[in-house]
Amino acid sequence: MENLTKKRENYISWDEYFMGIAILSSKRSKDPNTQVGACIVKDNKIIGMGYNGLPRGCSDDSFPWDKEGDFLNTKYPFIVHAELNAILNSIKSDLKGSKIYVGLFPCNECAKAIIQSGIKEIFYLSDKYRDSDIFKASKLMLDNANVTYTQLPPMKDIVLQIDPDYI
Ligand SMILES: O=c1ccn([C@H]2C[C@H](O)[C@@H](COP(=O)(O)O)O2)c(=O)[nH]1
Ligand SMILES: [Zn+2]
Repeated sequence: MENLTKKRENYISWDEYFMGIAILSSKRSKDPNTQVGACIVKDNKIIGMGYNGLPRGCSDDSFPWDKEGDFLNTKYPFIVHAELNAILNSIKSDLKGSKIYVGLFPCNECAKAIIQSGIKEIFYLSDKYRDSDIFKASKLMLDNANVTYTQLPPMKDIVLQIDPDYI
């Protein structure tokens, strides 16, 4: 028994794995200010992923990316949020009892979609808009619908580096 090779010990946890995938998905976002990725999981299997971006078929170069100005000259009316994209892209129609990993705490519209789709647990990293009414409304609905939300610790030490020897 003593001479047997032992398993690796510094492997990442399930939470780190799924949040890592959510963050990797966010790297596809064209939003210059906030990139959000989401990953839906059931029985430790990924069943949906998404990031914030324009609806399919809308050109990334034909719509504004501004934060301020006339509403129609900003990105806000046009972007599909990461969580909604993950729900809409899901390979399963039944998301009941699933979990969602998302880089940013969900807004009120995403909270509605999460509740309606049957997702029961949210894991998030950033809560940078916690003082805004939109995100307060989100928490009110999630609490009332018994959807739990847990902030995961920052994962600064997960770096995706491909070892040249790997190839
Ligand atoms: O629940 C959410 C909330 C926001 N997003 C996206 C929408 C926008 O692309 C950015 C936020 O942009 P700011 O410049 O930080 O206002 O995040 C999302 O995907 N999900
Ligand atoms: Zn949202």
